Amino acid sequence: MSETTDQKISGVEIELAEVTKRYAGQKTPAVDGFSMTIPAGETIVFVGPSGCGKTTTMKMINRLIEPTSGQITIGGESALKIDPDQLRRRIGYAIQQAGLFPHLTVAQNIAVVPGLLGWDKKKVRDRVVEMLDLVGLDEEFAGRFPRQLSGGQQQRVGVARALAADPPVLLMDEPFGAVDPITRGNLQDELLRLQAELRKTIVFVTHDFDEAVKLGDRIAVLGNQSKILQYDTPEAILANPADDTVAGFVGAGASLKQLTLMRVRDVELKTDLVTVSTEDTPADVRQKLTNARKTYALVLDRRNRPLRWLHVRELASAGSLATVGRPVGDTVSVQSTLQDALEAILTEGGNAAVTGGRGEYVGTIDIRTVTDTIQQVREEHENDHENSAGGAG
Ligand SMILES: Nc1ncnc2c1ncn2[C@@H]1O[C@H](COP(=O)(O)OP(=O)(O)OP(=O)(O)O)[C@@H](O)[C@H]1O
Repeated sequence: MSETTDQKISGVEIELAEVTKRYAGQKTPAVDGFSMTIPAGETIVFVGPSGCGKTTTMKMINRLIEPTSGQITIGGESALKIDPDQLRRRIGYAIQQAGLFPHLTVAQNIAVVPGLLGWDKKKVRDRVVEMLDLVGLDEEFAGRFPRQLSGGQQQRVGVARALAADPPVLLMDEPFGAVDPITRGNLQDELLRLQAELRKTIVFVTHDFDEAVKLGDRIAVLGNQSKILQYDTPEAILANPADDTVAGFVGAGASLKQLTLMRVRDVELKTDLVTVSTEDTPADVRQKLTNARKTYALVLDRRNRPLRWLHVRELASAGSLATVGRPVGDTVSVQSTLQDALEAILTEGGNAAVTGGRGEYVGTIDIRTVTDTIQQVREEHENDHENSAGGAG
């Protein structure tokens, strides 16, 4: 998800108008009158059941599959009028299992499109090094063959290869489908990091709705023949699925998924907690608690970082505030997701301390804030369907 709008966008808009694909010998079209505008610099994820036409729709964008009818424009230019080979050099393409050429080294794989574009050797070499670095691989990988890499490393090389010629558009067909869940999570994080920097137009196909929520600026939930069931932001789809089919696809736990999209900095923190310093005396603290009519205080260190939770009862036997109370177990930062915050709230027993950029205490967050926030997002999206662009295709 792109979080800033002032970043330089290197992607271009893609427009599909009434695009249809009929495979020879098939009674019904695989893709039937598909229309969608994909904004420049956004990541759009196609999700939908197996065989619904996701891959066919995507491959028509770079003409690995020729549309039977309809129009496709990329950056204002008709894709159907450009020579397909030329077109594909301008569109990065990454697929499941990376699809690397087994007989070429990592460097040679990354250099394929720059080579076809006639870049000179030095520029290609520099680009290979730059791309390896971009996807988090050491230069030593350059001379290895794909079989000498792990699945996750191959997938990284696949992304590096797709980006090598700096195309404005990137198509990714289940690129992380074949790796274990932890590697998959890491690759997703890296793609988010890359995209925050590059702002390409990315079309990403997946079966996995959670992956779509994590990566997509918008998600297109597709049904049979690539019918667009809903095309909207992850927040809006989670809050208000267009129909039962989409709701089924969103699956259980929509509220919990919603929490992964929101950050602590987006909600109002509680600031009525009594905070004290290790230098205060037990008598000072008792006075503060009485004045505020509270039973709990948070002890902060000299740099205002949360140290311990202190109950008024514990003051009676306390000599100083240096050791008394229960250590703060889990804090959240303003950058944390609400899901992380909820975890901390549950660990801490109802209330978690929130810290700012330098670990300093800035407030607390409680369960009530989390549930109210979800409620509010739901209400905001309640009447969304009439307004959601492209929903009707
Ligand atoms: N070359 C082909 N010839 C005939 N039919 C095809 C061809 N390729 C795909 N199809 C059919 O078109 C439909 C859409 O296939 P497509 O691969 O686009 O779906 P998908 O949503 O990407 O599926 P999956 O998630 O399983 O990869 C399917 O019914 C498939 O059987």
